[in-house]
Amino acid sequence: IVGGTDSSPGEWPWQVSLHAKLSRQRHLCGGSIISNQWILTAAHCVTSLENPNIWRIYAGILRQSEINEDTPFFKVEEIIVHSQYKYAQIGYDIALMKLAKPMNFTDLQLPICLPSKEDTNIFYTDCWVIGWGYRKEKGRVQDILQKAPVPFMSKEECQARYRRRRIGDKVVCAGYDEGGKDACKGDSGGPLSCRHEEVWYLVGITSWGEGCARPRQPGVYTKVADYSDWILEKTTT
Ligand SMILES: COC(=O)Nc1ccc(-c2nc(CNC(=O)CCc3cc(Cl)ccc3N3C=NNN3)[nH]c2Cl)cc1
Repeated sequence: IVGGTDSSPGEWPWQVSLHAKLSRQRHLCGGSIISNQWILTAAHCVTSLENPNIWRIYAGILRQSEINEDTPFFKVEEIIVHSQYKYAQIGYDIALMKLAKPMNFTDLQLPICLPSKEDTNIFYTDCWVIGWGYRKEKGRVQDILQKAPVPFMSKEECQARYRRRRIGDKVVCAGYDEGGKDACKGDSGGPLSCRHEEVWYLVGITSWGEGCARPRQPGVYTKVADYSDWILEKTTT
């Protein structure tokens, strides 16, 4: 996160850190708890890493330094990538990870509400992007979970900013014309969380952007409300 501040313990209890253990283990992406056995993340996080056994999901943590070989993690039983996903800029950047065992909810690990498909045209006014990603384009993964407020942007405005690209239809954009606050490398897969009438909703999944926090280059997020049927279909056994 560029231009963010430290989160407090339990502030974003749905945020998880997805680690993959290849030669060695490291944070790869963010994700969101949406039920006691399903995590929602970005398709680009898991493509070419679709073997569930390499993944370790850490929930209820604020700092990456809390993670060591003794830290408990959730194993992944199944990974479901959207069948139309090719790469982030085209869209369909959404994936589900099924936990091998259902998690117990605590004050530090809780699900976030999914917007319903009727909510596709709510203009959210209190949205935050969260993650352990870089604070600048040439940076490194952060220890303490960062948060930054980002204003919701209409699709028309977003398309005007990204003239040379066609902005997909199932995405939302968020960012400042003057830049300065945004997601960055290592934040993808995480939530764009918006508070609406006292309830937090998973409005977006951090997907892509042209650089980090550049003026007039907003962040592009998978629009979760447009995938509620897909999520329901895949998570209802
Ligand atoms: C010790 O462990 C580690 O070092 N781990 C580690 C883990 C992951 C990565 C990593 N992840 C990605 C995938 N993309 C994103 O995360 C954000 C994309 C994005 C989204 C929005 Cl909305 C706005 C802007 C951007 N944007 C553009 N440019 N940069 N960011 N790229 C790389 Cl590199 C690097 C290191």
